[in-house]
Parts: sequence; C-alpha cells; structure tokens
Amino acid sequence: MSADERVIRALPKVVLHDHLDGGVRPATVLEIADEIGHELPVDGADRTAEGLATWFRQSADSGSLERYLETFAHTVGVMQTASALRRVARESVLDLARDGVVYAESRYAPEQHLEAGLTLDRVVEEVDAGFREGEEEAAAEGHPIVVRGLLTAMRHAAKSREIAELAVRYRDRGVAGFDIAGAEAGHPPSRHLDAFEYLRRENAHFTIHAGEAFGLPSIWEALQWCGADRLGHGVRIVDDIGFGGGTVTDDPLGANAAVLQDPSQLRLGRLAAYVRDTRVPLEMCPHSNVQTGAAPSIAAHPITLLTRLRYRVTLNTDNRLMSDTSMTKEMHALVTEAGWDLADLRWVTTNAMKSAFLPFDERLELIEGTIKPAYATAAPA
Ligand SMILES: O=c1[nH]cnc2c1ncn2[C@H]1C[C@H](O)[C@@H](CO)O1
Ligand SMILES: [Zn+2]
Repeated sequence: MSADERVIRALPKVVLHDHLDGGVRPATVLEIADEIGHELPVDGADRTAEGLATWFRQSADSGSLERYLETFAHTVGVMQTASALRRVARESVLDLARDGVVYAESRYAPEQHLEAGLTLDRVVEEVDAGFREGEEEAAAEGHPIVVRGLLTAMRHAAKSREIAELAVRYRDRGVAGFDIAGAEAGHPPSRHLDAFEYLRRENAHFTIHAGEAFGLPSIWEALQWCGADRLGHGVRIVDDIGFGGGTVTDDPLGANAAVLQDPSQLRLGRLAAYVRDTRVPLEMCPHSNVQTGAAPSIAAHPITLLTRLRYRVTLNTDNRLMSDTSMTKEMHALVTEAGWDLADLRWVTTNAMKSAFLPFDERLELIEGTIKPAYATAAPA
C-alpha cells in the first residue's frame, strides 16, 4: 500500500451502494460451499480463496451487466441459512469498518435467500443480527461504524410490493429503505409502480438502479414516474449533456478537460438539468461500471465530469468481491487516474452522508462530529 493509500484508508468514508451478496469474503464462500455441498466454478489448484477471488473478478469483467450478474449465483447460493446470512453480514461490516467506512447502507434481495426454507422476515432478522454483531466488534477494534440495510426487489421478478411492505415493516429495526436491481434492459422501473406508490404513501425512502446498462428513459422513469429519492449509478445521465457536436458520452476525456477551462461548453438537456437542480443523489460505482462496460475507464468515467459540474455525486463500491474493490481503492483510483484531490474526496463523502436514508439529526452528527474534523486534519491525498 502506498503512502497515499494509507492516508486514504484512514479517512472516514460513506458508502450508500454496496451489495451484501457482492461483498462476501472468498474464503467464506469456499467454507460454506464445502459445508452445504454447493458446487463452485473452480477446482483443482484454483479451489482456494485466491483462485475464487480471481474467478469472480475475471468473470465479472465481461463488459456485460447480464454476465456480471451471473456470478452472483455463487454468493447467493451460499447465503441460504440463518447462520450463513448472519456470518456474511457480520464479516461485511468488519471489512467496511477496517476500510474506514463510518456509515454504510448494505443492500440485498431477501427473495433470493429462501431456497432452504427461511421466510422473508427471518432473512431480514438474521442479516440485521449480523450487522449489529459486526458493529459491536468493529467498535471494539477502534473502527466505529453505523450500518443500515436496504431491501432490494429483483426487477425481473414480481415481488416488489411484498418486499416494499417488508422494508416498511422493518424500518425501525435496521432497514433504511428499498431498491430495485437486476438486469436493466427490458425491465423498466415503472413495472413496479405499485411498490413505489405504496412506499411514498408510507413516507419511506427508496433508490432505483437506473441509467447503468440502459440510458435516459430508465433514469426519467425512475425519477418522474416512480419518484426515486436517489439513483443507483445514473451514469448515463451524460447522454443528456451536450459537448461539441455530440454528447459527453462521445468524448468523455475531452469533456473533462473542457469543463475545467470553460464549463459553458457543456449544454445540459432538460433531464440532466432536472437531476442537478433538484440535487438527486447519484450513487456512482466506477470500477463496477468499467467492468460492465457502462464506462470506458476510470480516467474517462463520468463521475469526474459530474463532480466538476457539481451534481450530487456519491462514490460507492457496488460489489467488492466481483470488482475486487473497496472504498479506499475507489478513492485511490480517482486520485491517481482522474486527478482527484482530498477536497473531492471530502465532497463526495459529505454528499453521501447528506443523501443517506438516516434521520437528519444522525446524518448531521456524523458530518459534524466525524467527517469534517478528520478531513480538516488529513494530509493531502
Ligand atoms: O450493478 C448492478 N446492477 C444491477 N443489479 C445488480 C448490480 N449489482 C448487483 N446487482 C444485483 C445482483 C444481486 O444478487 C442483487 C441484490 O443485491 O442485486
Ligand atoms: Zn448495484
């Protein structure tokens, strides 16, 4: 780890978009698979934690969201029992806390964990118990962290209303909100309007994966039909930002350079302007987007341009296992490959804390009591 990386690791971080089933330790996948007889895609000399970690990263590196999502069969497959769910939740909190994360929203789809006979309620209770154990152990290690769950419904399935009701039922027991995820093309969020309308009537919070593998119509539906509080990814909003003879999407590096010299060279379309004007939080996940082909590289990832244009940008991991990443790695890559500095890191961290589905007073306490003082004394990244 370089000196810069050490400085970054010590900074307080906030992650709003981290999938529980996308951050399982490889050694844990291996151990539980052996216990329950789940068949893994590695064998022989590759049947080790390192071999499995490599398999996940390489298989996720295909340039397609659909193929990326196929790898989850081997994490979801080992997360079917009470003890496995509790263990994975606990370990994920410890891993985040050791990386300097002080507030995390961890999401998972309860409907995917029913194969061994658990009920939806039991799944949520076991995961929450794991989160609380993790919080206690992390605090004892000197890494205090606050963790909340987000319940995801899979967009190709028909359980969203049921999962929305589950999220409301557990809102005072560790669950902060709701999400929909899964393959985006062909599965518009407006199919789940019933769930979103129910959540709005209940004054509940939700985010929607939109504008990742599919473009502006998906973002527009998520905001204007469904009423999402935040966008998961939202990276394709740059399709609605004009630059030169086309859009930022055609020339992201040129647009990055241009915005530093003269931001008026960029023309915001109606939707891009709406997202900025109304401060819609964007849960951006650079490494995941490079893997699924939603962005060409870290240097050319729209997160830099959108930060310069002062969108409400947040930085996230998405899937630590599949992307072999962490908050420290995401931050470090932006510093070394996209010209970010400490002020940018503080900006996205504060943005994330402001956008969390946590009560206002608790958000404020973390910003004033933890985030601001630490960045004020940190050495430059
Ligand atoms: O980046 C993503 N886009 C859409 N769906 C995703 C992404 N990462 C994970 N998922 C899916 C696969 C998981 O099984 C599910 C719940 O965490 O969410
Ligand atoms: Zn995601």
